[in-house]
Amino acid sequence: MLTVGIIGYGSIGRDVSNYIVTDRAGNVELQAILVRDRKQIASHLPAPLFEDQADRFFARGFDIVVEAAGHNAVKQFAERSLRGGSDFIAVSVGAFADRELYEKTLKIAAETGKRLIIPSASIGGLDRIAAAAVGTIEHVTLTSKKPPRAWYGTIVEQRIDLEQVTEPVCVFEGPARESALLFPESINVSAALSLAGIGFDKTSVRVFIDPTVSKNTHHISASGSFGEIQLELSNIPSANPKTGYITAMSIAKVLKNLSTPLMIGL
Ligand SMILES: NC(=O)C1=CN([C@@H]2O[C@H](COP(=O)(O)OP(=O)(O)OC[C@H]3O[C@@H](n4cnc5c(N)ncnc54)[C@H](OP(=O)(O)O)[C@@H]3O)[C@@H](O)[C@H]2O)C=CC1
Ligand SMILES: O=C([O-])CC(=O)C(=O)O
Repeated sequence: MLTVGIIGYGSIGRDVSNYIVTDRAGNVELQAILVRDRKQIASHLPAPLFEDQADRFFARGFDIVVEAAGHNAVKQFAERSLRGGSDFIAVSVGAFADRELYEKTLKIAAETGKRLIIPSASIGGLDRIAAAAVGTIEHVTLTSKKPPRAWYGTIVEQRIDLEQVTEPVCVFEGPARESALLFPESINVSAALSLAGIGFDKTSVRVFIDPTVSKNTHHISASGSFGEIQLELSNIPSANPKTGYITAMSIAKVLKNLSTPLMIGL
C-alpha cells in the first residue's frame, strides 16, 4: 500500500481524494491533504486528514505527493516533496515553463532517487508524442478552445467582455512557453505536451474563447518520422469550469499504475 498526500482541495483535489477513498485509485492510502485553512473546509472526509501547516503535512511522510493547487504550489513544494522521499505528481505542469525550476527539480529527483511525474491530466496522446520524440518530430501544434464561462478569473477576463463573445475569438497564438505562463490555471496542457515532445519553444499553441463549444476542447496535430497524429479531446468541465473531470481521473490512473502490478497507458 502506497501512502499519498494531496496539496490542494479544490476541484481536482476533491475528486482525487474521492477516487482514493472509494478504491478507484489502486492500492493507495490517503494520508493527508494540505489546505490553506482547515477551518474553512467542508468535507465528508475525516477532519484529521486536513492540515494547514506545511511542516505538519510533510512530517507525515508520503510515498507520493499529488500537487493540485497551482503553479506556486509546484514552486513551493516540489523540492520539499522529493527531498522528503516522495515521488511528486505535478498537475500544474505549466510551472515548468520556468527553465530554472524544471532543471533544478529534475536534478533533485535524480539526487534523491525520487520521480517527477507529469500525468496526462486533461490532454491525451502523450504516450505517443513521447515515443515519437525518440525519433524526429517535425511539428506539434495544440489548439485549445474553452467556452466563455471557463475564462473568468484569467487574464482573458481583463481584456475581453466575456458576456459579449458570440463567435470564437483567438486570444493567444505562439510558443507553449508563453501560453503555459500566461494561462497558469487553464493551459497547463501545452506544458505537458511540450515536455513529452519537442519542448516549450518549438510547440505551437493557439487558444480560443469559443461560445460554440460546451466542453473544453484540445486538438493536437503532430508529424514526424513516426507518421502523424490528429487527436481531439472534449473534456466535460468539472466543478471548476476551467478543469476537465478527466484530470482527476488521470491522476487516479497514475496512482493505480504506481501501486498495482499492471502499468498501462504510459
Ligand atoms: N495538467 C492539466 O491538464 C491541468 C492542470 N490543472 C492545474 O491544476 C490546478 C488546480 O486545478 P483545480 O483543482 O481545478 O483548481 P481549483 O481552483 O478548483 O483548486 C485549487 C485549490 O488549491 C488550493 N491551494 C492553492 N494554493 C495552495 C497551497 N499553497 N496550499 C494548499 N492549497 C492551496 C486552493 O485554495 P484556495 O481556495 O484557498 O485558493 C484551491 O482550493 C490548476 O490551477 C492548474 O494549474 C488544471 C486542469 C488541467
Ligand atoms: O482541463 C483542461 O481543459 C485544461 C486545463 O485546465 C489546463 O491545461 O490547465
